[in-house]
Amino acid sequence: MKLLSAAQIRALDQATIREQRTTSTALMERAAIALAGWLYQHYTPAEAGEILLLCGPGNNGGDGLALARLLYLAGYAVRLGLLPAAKYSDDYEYNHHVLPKVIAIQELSAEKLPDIQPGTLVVDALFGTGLSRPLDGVAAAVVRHLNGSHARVVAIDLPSGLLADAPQPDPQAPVVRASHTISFGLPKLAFLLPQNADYVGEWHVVDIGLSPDFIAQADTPWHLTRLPGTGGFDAALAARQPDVALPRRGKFAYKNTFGHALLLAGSRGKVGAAVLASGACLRGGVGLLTVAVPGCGYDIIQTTRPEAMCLPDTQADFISELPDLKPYQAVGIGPGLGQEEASRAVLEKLLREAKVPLVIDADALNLLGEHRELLALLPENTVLTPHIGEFTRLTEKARDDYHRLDLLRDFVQKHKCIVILKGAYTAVAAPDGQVYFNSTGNPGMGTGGSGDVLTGLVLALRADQRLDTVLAARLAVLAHGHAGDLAARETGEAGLVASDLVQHIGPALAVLVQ
Ligand SMILES: NC(=O)C1=CN([C@@H]2O[C@H](COP(=O)(O)OP(=O)(O)OC[C@H]3O[C@@H](n4cnc5c(N)ncnc54)[C@H](O)[C@@H]3O)[C@@H](O)[C@H]2O)[C@@H](O)CC1
Ligand SMILES: [K+]
Repeated sequence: MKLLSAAQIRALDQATIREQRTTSTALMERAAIALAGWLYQHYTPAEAGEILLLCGPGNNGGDGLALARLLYLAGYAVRLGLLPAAKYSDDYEYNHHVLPKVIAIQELSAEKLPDIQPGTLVVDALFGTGLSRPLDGVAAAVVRHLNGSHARVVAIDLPSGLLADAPQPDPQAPVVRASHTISFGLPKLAFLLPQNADYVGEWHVVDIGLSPDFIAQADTPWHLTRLPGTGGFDAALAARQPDVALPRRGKFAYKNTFGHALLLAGSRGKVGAAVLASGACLRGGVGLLTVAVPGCGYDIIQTTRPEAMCLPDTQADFISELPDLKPYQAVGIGPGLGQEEASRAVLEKLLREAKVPLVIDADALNLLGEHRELLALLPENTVLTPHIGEFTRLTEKARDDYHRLDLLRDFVQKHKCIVILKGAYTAVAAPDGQVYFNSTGNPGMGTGGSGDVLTGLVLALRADQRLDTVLAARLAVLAHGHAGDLAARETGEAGLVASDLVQHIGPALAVLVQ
């Protein structure tokens, strides 16, 4: 699914109005009905108590006014706090006009801020995608007051003060800290970035029938990859047209179709990384797997992974030799590798000699970071799987999350590679600069070995002769997160360990088969 900029969202609203021969007032009513539906589901009138709706002068405020009317008619107690302005939008004016007269209205001012007791349910309808400058004056005073109040805050479309698709121009200006943000039609890029997590809270998308044709044609580098059938608002559509799918295995497919992968992993004390990555590769459906480990890892791999072949290095403690690459359709390197000079030389030789897809992770990334001249040797379509720290070592320290996305897109375009930047919404960046955020996974996956599992899974799907690189990377990331979600149902988040991920890869991939 695509993520659009604020300008594109405005154009989307206009296109929807044109195509559907409707009016902006009617579209606002749809938005208010969808919001009210969400609120009815989440709070009974008793649980909600008296709801305070804070409304700005534009259409976000108009949504708030329309919502106040619907909530009132449905039996909720509501009151309004309205920001004074020189000019109000037409649909704001209309919805102000049709408000039931019994709803209490307070005009907001810096001297007369609304009463907000701890626990009050507040709807933030101050500003949405039309925000054009940082909050100041009365709006800033109201938001500071709200943030200090311990209220339960539901933000309409965007937490007020936050931009949909760009960093805050003034970091000192306040932004509403919402518990929930309810976005229309599509999520926003801002929701996926760690720096905005405290403002956005949990985000939800409600369907208001925005033009599917406009969305299909919109040009954007930002995408979100969902599991088939999930995503809430267009679950039925997502089930019929999944964001990604793993092709069914043909009846006459045999192990060559799924490829023979080589994994170079492990060093003394870190052979577990090789065990985890090879387990994930096998569960990821690879045809054949050979694991190259230091001598000390031979018995371990042979015992824990009887399905894999094992090539022990002549060195006991680290990898010092590159096996003959001819038999393999994909090669992975890095988990638990260590950073010995001999292992660096193996990495360099691999980069020079490989004619098949590569997957580079962990210590191999750190070696690349320390010897950046090696980046020039990266074969096209190599997959790198850094977390933020490793990515910083490959590039530079980012000013903020948006700058990091710029660095990410520059990096993949320059090196013609795929980067899987690991985090809460892991981003898969393709050589053409497209970025696919992932929607699965949970904080329990922040545990040692989780990355090794991802590497093994990416390697398996890269060896699969039916998949292109970007699809393989997106599928691997989606299935890895889903495996984590399935595992956490049994173990809880804290109890989740990387081996649990391996155990759940099979069922997680099965969901993606079409
Ligand atoms: N256009 C449509 O058809 C729809 C719009 N919707 C709502 O409309 C919102 C966008 O509405 P608008 O484009 O009117 O924009 P907003 O309501 O987000 O805000 C724009 C208004 O605020 C003023 N403003 C901007 N920044 C300010 C600041 N820092 N301090 C004080 N005033 C400031 C602008 O001059 C303008 O009057 C969406 O977020 C969504 O909530 C929904 O009703 C769905 C349909
Ligand atoms: K808002």
